[in-house]
Amino acid sequence: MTHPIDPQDMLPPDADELDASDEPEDIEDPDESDDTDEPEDDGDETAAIVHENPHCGLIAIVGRPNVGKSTLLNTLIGQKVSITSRKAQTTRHRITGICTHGDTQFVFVDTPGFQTRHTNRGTSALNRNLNKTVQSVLGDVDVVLFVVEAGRFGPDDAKVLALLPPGRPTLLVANKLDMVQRRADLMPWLQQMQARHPFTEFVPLTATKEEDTKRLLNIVRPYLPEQPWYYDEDALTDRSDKFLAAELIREKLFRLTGDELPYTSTVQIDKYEEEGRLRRIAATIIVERDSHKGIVIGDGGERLKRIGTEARVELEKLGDCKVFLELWVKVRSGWADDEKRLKSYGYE
Ligand SMILES: Nc1nc2c(ncn2[C@@H]2O[C@H](COP(=O)(O)OP(=O)(O)OP(=O)(O)O)[C@@H](O)[C@H]2O)c(=O)[nH]1
Repeated sequence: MTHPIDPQDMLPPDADELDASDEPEDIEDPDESDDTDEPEDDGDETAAIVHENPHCGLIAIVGRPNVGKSTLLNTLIGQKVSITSRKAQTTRHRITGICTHGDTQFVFVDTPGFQTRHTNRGTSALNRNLNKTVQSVLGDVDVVLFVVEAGRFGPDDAKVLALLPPGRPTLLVANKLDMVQRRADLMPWLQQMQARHPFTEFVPLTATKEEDTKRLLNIVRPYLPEQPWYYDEDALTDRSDKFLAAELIREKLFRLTGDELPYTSTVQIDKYEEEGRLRRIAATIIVERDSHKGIVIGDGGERLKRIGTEARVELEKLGDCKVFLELWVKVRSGWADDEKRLKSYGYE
């Protein structure tokens, strides 16, 4: 499947041309390919459900913190399954997002940002754990999406690139294309990127644009093996509702505390009960220091209240249900260095 990239062919149109010319091709359904005599749309929906040669495969999304991996996954899946934040290092779990189009099921594995910051904590259990996760995720995928910011490549990107297994199809996804004004600026950068690694494809895109992510699926599709789907057609993630609830609260926590709170803070779900269309959820925000607890609670409990309200509203929207959310804050100093505790919080 490897073929050389011609930079001339691969460069995107200039920013001002993008809206008009960046129309995605529809995901093709092989059951409707040209070599059949089937009419293009016979209105028979059941015909699309039976796939003689289903394709399914694992796709890893890797890249340094903050390049937009979670944003990309969320747009691909069309629902929030991975938290996004301006704060680096917010993705810590291995999250699987699933989407099925035509005869193909795309199973996305969102890996944590490779730990290149916080070097004073470089030997902590948390960091060791994250790097192991990256390596193990890459060991069993069919395609790797190496995400960078278009036009940029720094030492943090280089460290992630060095982890990529040789011989595995790797697509260079140049994200945040909306920030690039002139395509000519990308040309020398792309040539340098090709010299760094034998990328099989170059996909410039804006992760927040659905049409761009559909185009990405079309490019990924030929790399996935012919095999039965792993999940149901309508599955979005293999993560539990409980896990998604923790992720959502964590997202609100980081969004509403800005740079004040260290990335080691986390959320644990203590209770998750379903009563018809009602969910009773109790969660604890775990921080490392008393001062961090004060940051989370805010003046007169104002900030904690807001985290709770925003998380509740989004949980209700996500689950189409009513939610009672209780939020607590606890200090457990040094938890990021304690391997056993990490396991109890699910960082395996
Ligand atoms: N302008 C622009 N911003 C983007 C794009 N994609 C992501 N972002 C922003 O970049 C920031 C980081 O995005 P994330 O999706 O959280 O990045 P990540 O790579 O998952 O980060 P970690 O969890 O730290 O590994 C957020 O503020 C996003 O809104 C894009 O295509 N264009």
